[in-house]
Amino acid sequence: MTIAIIAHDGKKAEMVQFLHQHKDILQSKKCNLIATGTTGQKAKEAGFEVEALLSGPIGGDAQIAALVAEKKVNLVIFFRDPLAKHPHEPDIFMLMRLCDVHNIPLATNPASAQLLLNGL
Ligand SMILES: O=C(CO)COP(=O)(O)O
Repeated sequence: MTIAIIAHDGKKAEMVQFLHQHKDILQSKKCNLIATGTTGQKAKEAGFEVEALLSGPIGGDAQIAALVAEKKVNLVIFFRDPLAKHPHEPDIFMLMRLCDVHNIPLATNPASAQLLLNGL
């Protein structure tokens, strides 16, 4: 089970907190984590094993979108910051669109991510 984790800057602390809160389920389901660059770095600093790709604004979302299209990702947890502007918005929409194209579960806030993890 490969889970992609992505968080905008205003949501990175929430992502780390979410990972801590769900450590047991992530371990018991043998989840591999992949992430955009800075999100992955923060998760690593918090003690999680994560494969960090490029940072979002320079192509990280696009890399994860490509993995979604290749069915190499089973679940995407993307804590978006709806109150901030993002120069790479086209990449963000591409990622979300490809989740829908390929029927890959996508959670964009902690409440929905929790429901998805509980359903694993
Ligand atoms: O920009 C992002 C998602 O759109 C996240 O990228 P970083 O994890 O590199 O900050």
